[in-house]
Amino acid sequence: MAASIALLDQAPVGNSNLPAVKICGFTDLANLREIAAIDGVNAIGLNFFPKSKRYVTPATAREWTSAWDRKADGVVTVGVFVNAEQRQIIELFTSGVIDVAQLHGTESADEVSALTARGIPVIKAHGIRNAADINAMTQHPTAYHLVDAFAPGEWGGTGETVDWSLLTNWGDSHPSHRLVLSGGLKPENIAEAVLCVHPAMVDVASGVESAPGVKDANRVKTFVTAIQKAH
Ligand SMILES: O=C(O)c1ccccc1N[C@@H]1O[C@H](COP(=O)(O)O)[C@@H](O)[C@H]1O
Repeated sequence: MAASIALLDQAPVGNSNLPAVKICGFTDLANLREIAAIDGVNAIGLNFFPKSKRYVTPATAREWTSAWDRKADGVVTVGVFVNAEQRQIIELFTSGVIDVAQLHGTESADEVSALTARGIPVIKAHGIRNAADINAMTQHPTAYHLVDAFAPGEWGGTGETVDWSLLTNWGDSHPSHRLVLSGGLKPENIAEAVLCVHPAMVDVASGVESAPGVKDANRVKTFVTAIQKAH
């Protein structure tokens, strides 16, 4: 089974294409459903890192999956992990709780390969400091790379931005890879970020929240509209 992400494969890189939108980190099912139903939201992130302010237990995520028809909303679910045990990721994928694994820790190339060999699509996240970090991304055996700000002692969800100018035209020079832009994105800066980087997907956690793990529907709508207007 190919470990591909149709949503991103169908979002060709290029200046005239809208990126897909992922909203990440929910602590309440009603809030998740409200956001998943917004036009222009393509992916929902469930955070399985126990130290995150946006943590959801696998048991709760399983209950949500039974109560919510993500296909009806036309979204995919992405599990966010930091150095998690492979068996946890595999179990959440095979039981249909997640469609994609997003790895935010120090997971090795071998660990990425072990998941993709089982048909699990993997987005590997990278904390970016400089051009060398960007050049190293494609050493990981997946076509999907997420850039986040490098924050010592943190793994993500910090609200810090990446230096977008380091990523200009990255997609054009890596046609068989897909870039997911994250880190400090919000309605106020998303248009500039998208016009600079032209990512296949943008991913936001803190920038559309009223409190950690609680997404503000108005901020999400403004975020989506800003992307559409930027094109
Ligand atoms: O959101 C978190 O708490 C988190 C914790 C550990 C790893 C990743 C996490 N979230 C991811 O972080 C980035 C950026 O978030 P933000 O928009 O800057 O708040 C994003 O990819 C989230 O999926």
